[in-house]
Amino acid sequence: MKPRRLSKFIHINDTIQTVKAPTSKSIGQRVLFAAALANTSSKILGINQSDDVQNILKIITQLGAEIIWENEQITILPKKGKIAYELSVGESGLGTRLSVPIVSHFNKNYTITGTGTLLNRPMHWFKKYLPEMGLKVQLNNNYLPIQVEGKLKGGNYTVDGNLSSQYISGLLMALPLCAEDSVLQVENAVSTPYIDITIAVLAKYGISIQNNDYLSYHIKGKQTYTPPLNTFTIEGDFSGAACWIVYGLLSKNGITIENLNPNSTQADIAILKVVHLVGGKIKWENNTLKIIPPEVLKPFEFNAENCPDLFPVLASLAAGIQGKSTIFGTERLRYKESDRATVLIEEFAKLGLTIKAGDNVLKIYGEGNLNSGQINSHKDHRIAMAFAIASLLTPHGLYITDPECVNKSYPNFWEATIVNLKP
Ligand SMILES: O=C(O)C1=C[C@@H](OP(=O)(O)O)[C@@H](O)[C@H](O)C1
Ligand SMILES: C=C(OP(=O)(O)O)C(=O)O
Repeated sequence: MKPRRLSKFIHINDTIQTVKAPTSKSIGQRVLFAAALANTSSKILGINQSDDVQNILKIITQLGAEIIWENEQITILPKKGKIAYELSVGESGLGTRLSVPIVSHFNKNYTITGTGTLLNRPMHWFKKYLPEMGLKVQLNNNYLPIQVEGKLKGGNYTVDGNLSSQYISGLLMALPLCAEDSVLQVENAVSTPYIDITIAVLAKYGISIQNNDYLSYHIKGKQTYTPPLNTFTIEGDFSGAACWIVYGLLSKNGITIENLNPNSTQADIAILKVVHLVGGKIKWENNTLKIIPPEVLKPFEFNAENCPDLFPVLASLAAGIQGKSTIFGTERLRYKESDRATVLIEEFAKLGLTIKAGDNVLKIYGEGNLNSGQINSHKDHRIAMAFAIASLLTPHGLYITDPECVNKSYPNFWEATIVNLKP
């Protein structure tokens, strides 16, 4: 078995005992923008080295913020330096959807571009809705780069929330800065826990949003971002930790995961429901989570519509369980870093696993183990990490292409695994 292109060989075994979850990139990106828009300086603990977070850090400095590092903590002084008009969000969907409405607050002509997989993700939503909000928008055939000119106006708007919650989060961050009050009606909202974390970060910065059951939001204009008096500490990331939670269920010995908040409102804490569905147990000790696997894992049915990032690693879990597991919410996966449902079907087929696609659903016919083989990650971090965990189920491990794609969310991921360098 020889790799065809730059690949990493991975064969996780069941000796990993304890890992530490990275901090949340979703919260990190939001708080960086909040700090850049604030009236005074902010202290933040837990900015991680992921590409998505580092690109926002770079953007806010390009928008004028000054960053002072003191060991693990940063101080952000808003609007100190120069303002640049061409910004790159790297591969971050959230970075795009937050930065477009936010920069419009500066009433200049901005170009926002990205790299890699982000250039395949459609952005026509901006063209549909931003013009009525006072902005001139130009896209490259519905894709990045986007040019945005003018100043966002508050008002009464109705938008579609079905493509991504990130557009709604962007407007919720930008509309409070407008002169006018706003009512934002959202049809078909998805990934709603991500809207909750936006509103929670805004609340910490003194911005108030009235959420009427995700159907509409009342937003007063002329609000001011006021940093919390204490350091804002970014909690551990359930999206990255989900890989280890699945590992703990599939390995004989379970696992201990540090740096997670048992009361988190992150979307991907929903994975703990799956732990129960398959017969596993959890034990919390402060911010440390222990996963205790059952003797025999039970097939599960789960709706991942509100927590789409769990999908790839839940497919790995289903592969390790004998019987049919069903995961709903594939529609949400098409425009992520890869077309995740299609990629999961194709790549797991290489390892002998049958997955059937239905209407917004994948049915996974797990056998408890997988063949070894070569996997194309499609440069998608969640696919690469899900297959790394799935390598536990193979006799001789897996080759995974473009392993560095994990840097998007979890740069230390490979270090946390046991990597056999020689097959
Ligand atoms: O707001 C966020 O931080 C995110 C929202 C989700 O996207 P969608 O709203 O497009 O599902 C999620 O998939 C993404 O990784 C992060
Ligand atoms: C989809 C993701 O992120 P984003 O949309 O922000 O690029 C992800 O992290 O899985």
